[in-house]
Amino acid sequence: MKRSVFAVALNHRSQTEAWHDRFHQSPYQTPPKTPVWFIKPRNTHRRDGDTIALPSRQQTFSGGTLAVIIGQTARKVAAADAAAFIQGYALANDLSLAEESFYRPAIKAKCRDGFCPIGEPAPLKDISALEIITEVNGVGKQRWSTADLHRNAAELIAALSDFATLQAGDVILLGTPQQRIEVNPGDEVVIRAAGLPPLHNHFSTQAEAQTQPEGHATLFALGLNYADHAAELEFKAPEEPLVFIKAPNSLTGDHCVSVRPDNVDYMHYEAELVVVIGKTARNVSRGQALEYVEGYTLCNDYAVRDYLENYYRPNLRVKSRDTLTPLLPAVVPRSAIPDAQNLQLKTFINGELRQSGNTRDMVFDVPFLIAYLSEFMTLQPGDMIATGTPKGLADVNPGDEVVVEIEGVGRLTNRIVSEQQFEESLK
Ligand SMILES: O=C(O)C[C@H](/C=C/C(=O)C(=O)O)C(=O)O
Ligand SMILES: [Mg+2]
Repeated sequence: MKRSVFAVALNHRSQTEAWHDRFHQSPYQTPPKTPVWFIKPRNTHRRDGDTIALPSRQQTFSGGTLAVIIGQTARKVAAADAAAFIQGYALANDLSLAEESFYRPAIKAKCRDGFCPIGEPAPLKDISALEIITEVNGVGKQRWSTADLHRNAAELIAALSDFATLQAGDVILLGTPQQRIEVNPGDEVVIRAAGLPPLHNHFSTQAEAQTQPEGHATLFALGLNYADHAAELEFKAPEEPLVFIKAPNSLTGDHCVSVRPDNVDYMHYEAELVVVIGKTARNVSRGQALEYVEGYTLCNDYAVRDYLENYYRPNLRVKSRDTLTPLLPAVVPRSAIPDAQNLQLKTFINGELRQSGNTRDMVFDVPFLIAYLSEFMTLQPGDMIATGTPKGLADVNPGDEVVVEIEGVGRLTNRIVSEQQFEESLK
C-alpha cells in the first residue's frame, strides 16, 4: 500500500513544558504556533513482529504512540467533520535518537531504517483519554494518556489537510511524551492500548533488509546547498547537509498549476536538479555512489516563506503544500549526463531570466549526498534527491508563467494560480 506516514512533534504537554524556556530563546524565539510536522519515510516502515536493527554506538529511544488511519481523501477537512475521514487506529513506535534540537528537520534522528513500526488497525470509538503503554522485556516502562495531547486526531487532520491532501491509508502519528524509554539490542518491546492489537518488535544489531518498501518513494530536499543562496537568506553555508523531506501530495507535473495561498507576502520558486535512485543503496561510498543513480530530472521546490517557523525548518506547511513541487516526469539516464556537477540551472518568469546558477556550486555534491543518506537510511529505486537551489529567488503571483530549465536535463513549465482560481477549477 502506497501511504504517507506523517507525525507531529511537541504535541504532548510534557514536551512543551520541558522545553518552555528554550523555546523563548534563540533560534526558536517563540513556542510553535502550528503543528510541528515530520514524515516517517518508507525505509522506516515495519510491521508487528518485525525485528528492528538498532544503530551501533548511539542511544535509540522508543516512542509508543497512537496512529490515526485516513479512510478517504481528505482535503481542507474541518475538525468537526474529521471523524468521517478516519478508518481506524493502530499502535506505532516513533523510534528516535535523542532529540537535541527542534530547529532543523531531524532526519538522522527519526528516519533511520525501521524507525516506524506500525501495528494492525482496529476501529475505536473514543480515543480522548486512551492510555498508551510501553513494555520492555515484559516490564511496564511507560504509560501516557492521549488526554495530555495539545491537539487531538481531528484537529491534526484539519491542520494537515488544510495544505496537504490526505489519501486513504495515510497515517498520522499523534505524538509522544517528553520521557523516552531507551531500547537496546536484545530487547522485546510491546506497545499496548485497550481495544488495539499490540505492537511487538524485537530489537537487534542486525535485521533482515526491508524487502518490498510499501510507502511512496521518498523525495529528499536540501536546504542551503548553494552558498550564494544561503547568503541571500542570510545564513552561512551548512557544515552538514540540511535535509528535509517533501510529501508526495505536493508533487505535480509539467504544464500544471501551482497554487499561491491567498493573503501571503512571499512565495518563491527554486530551480533544482533532482537525482533519481536506480538501485537499493545502503552504506554506499562516495566513490561508488553514482552507480546507484538511475538518472536526473528537475523540480521547482516552491516555498511560502510566510509560513516558516523555526521548528523543523523548513516546515511541511512551507514546503509540502499541494501543487508546490512541480517535477518533470521524464528522467534523463545517467549515461546521458557525463558530469551532473557542471549543469546550468535557469528560471524564467514570464519569459524573463530571473535565476541562473550552476550545479558545480553545490556545497554537497550528488555522490556526497547519496553516501551521507545511505549511511543511515536504505535508499530505494525511485527515491529522489532535490539538490537545492542557487541564488536569485523572487516572489511569484497568480498569472505568472514559471519555467525552470536545466542544461541537458529538461524544461519544466508551470503557471501560478490563486487559491480562488484553483477552487473554481475543482468545481
Ligand atoms: O528559509 C528557510 O528555512 C527555507 C530554506 C530552504 C531552502 C531550500 O529549499 C533550498 O536551499 O533549496 C532553508 O532550509 O533554510
Ligand atoms: Mg529547495
